[in-house]
Amino acid sequence: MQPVLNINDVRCVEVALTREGVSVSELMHRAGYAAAQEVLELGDVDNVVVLTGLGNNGGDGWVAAEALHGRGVNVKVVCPIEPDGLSGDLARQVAQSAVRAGVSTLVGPPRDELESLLETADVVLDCMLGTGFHGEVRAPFDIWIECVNACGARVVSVDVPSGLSGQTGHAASACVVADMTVTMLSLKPGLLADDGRDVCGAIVVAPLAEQTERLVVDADPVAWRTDLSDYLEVTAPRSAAVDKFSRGSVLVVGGSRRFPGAAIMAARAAARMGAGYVTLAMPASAAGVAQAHLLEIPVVALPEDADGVITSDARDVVLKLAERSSAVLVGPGMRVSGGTCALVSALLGSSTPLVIDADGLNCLARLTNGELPEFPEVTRRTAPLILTPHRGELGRLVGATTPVPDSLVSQLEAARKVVWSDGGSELVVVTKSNATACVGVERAVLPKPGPAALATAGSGDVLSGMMAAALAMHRDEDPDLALLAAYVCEVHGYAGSLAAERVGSHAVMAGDLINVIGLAADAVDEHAAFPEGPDEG
Ligand SMILES: NC(=O)C1=CN([C@@H]2O[C@H](COP(=O)(O)OP(=O)(O)OC[C@H]3O[C@@H](n4cnc5c(N)ncnc54)[C@H](OP(=O)(O)O)[C@@H]3O)[C@@H](O)[C@H]2O)[C@@H](O)CC1
Ligand SMILES: Nc1ncnc2c1ncn2[C@@H]1O[C@H](COP(=O)(O)OP(=O)(O)O)[C@@H](O)[C@H]1O
Ligand SMILES: [K+]
Repeated sequence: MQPVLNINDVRCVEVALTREGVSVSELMHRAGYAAAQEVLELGDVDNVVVLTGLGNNGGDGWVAAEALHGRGVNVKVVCPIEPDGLSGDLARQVAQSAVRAGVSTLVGPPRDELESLLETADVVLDCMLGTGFHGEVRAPFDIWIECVNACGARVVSVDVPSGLSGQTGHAASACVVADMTVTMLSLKPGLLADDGRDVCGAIVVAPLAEQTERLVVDADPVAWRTDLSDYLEVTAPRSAAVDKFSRGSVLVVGGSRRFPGAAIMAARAAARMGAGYVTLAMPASAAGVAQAHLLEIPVVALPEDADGVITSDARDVVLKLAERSSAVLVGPGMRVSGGTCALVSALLGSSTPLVIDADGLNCLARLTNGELPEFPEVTRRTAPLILTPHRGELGRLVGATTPVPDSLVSQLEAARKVVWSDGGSELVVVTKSNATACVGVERAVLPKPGPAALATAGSGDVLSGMMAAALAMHRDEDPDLALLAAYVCEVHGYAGSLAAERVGSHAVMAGDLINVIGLAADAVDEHAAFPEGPDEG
């Protein structure tokens, strides 16, 4: 796994490195060389334009320019002011050094001159704004960024694409769209989420010093990005000595007369993920519809109210079914009522591994008055519990008065409030978004996100069914829950890619995901076992 550090903690690592004898000047030189090296490795690089800003990100650019010039590349540095006028000592010194070495410069060019120069470039190195960027992009960088994005050259950004917040992942109205980002010391959350996913291109981490790995871990990473090989310990157990029950049985509780589909999809997804036996429990008036769709999955009719919503009278039958199951999912399509809240509460009190999704989470928010972190006793249990909120549900769980978490870091913060108040290793919050995090008390794990095709109604119901199946299949193994949840998200993401290949990237519906879950799981398992591909020899 690769550590992800908040920007402030990256700065702490920089300070720690200087305490261990690696000066900031040395770091800037190594950063510049690392960027130059990545540019050279792209191949066919004769002409490079380096766009520099006024801070240390610009300093990295001047070092890279001098290094590329030393390797015989035709380099031109574009800077907003004369190099001698840079106010930061370090940036000024490296700029002056590059000029002395013969690197040619272009100071404050008008737009058309910059456009003509960029037309000659094989690669543009973007060193305008790094982690010191804040607010909206000011002139001249707003114009420069427009020109970079319009030119045909390959674009390499140093540390972060200029205009992107490396912390939140929000892009300013002007933001470089890079083909590659060479980021210093460690991954940053904003590179992996929201606009960061669109503008970073391939991400390369330059550690800059041998002490970095240790110091980054000491700096308490906000999350860990998985590599496929990390999943080896949670891929599906493979033994022929099984029957349908020992493969894991799942009970899905949900649906309503108005919304029967969500629970049906979750049940099908659980079966496709590999649970040997799935049961669906639904309000009586929806059960007939469900059974007509589900030949392999028995549907149990539950008592309902006049609106076709499960009532609290269902409690005993649901608890009995739960006791016989390896894992339970509650919530999809269920609606929020006194009856469904009572059901969620009863299932929390049971000793069966549990996934709570959708309206199950809204019931939980109602049970805890939107203050889940203040009621750790509600979620504290001996069996695993996975909550799968999207941003809206997460906001409702941690307090209706706070705004909905709108970035990966704010989601992580909200989820941490929940898991830390609980304090146990049996609770994981999966914060679903374009960059989902699986947050446990020990660490937050970031699976590789799937494609935007997943942003379709019902895709979350599919995920929660898969999640319950994974819990059921691993119930005897005491798996690392956050890693298991991340594995499921990775398979879900891969299913999104497969489905997009089959039906087109804009056409994927949740049902398409269900059909390829098995193929996606096989592919992820294979990649986990053979990250470099199977040995042909
Ligand atoms: N961490 C490390 O270990 C290492 C870090 N290194 C490098 O240092 C970089 C951080 O450097 P940094 O702190 O000097 O900030 P940087 O990104 O150059 O920006 C500051 C300049 O931008 C300006 N500016 C800000 N907002 C703006 C706006 N909206 N529109 C326009 N301008 C704006 C701001 O102006 P001000 O707001 O102060 O007026 C100031 O002039 C980091 O990303 C990495 O590349 C490596 O060298 C070595 C190892
Ligand atoms: N832009 C995106 N890129 C990748 N995955 C996404 C994106 N948008 C949504 N997803 C994923 O799709 C699923 C949507 O779940 P959810 O919001 O609960 O949908 P629904 O309630 O319609 O089932 C989540 O797994 C989420 O991580
Ligand atoms: K940059």
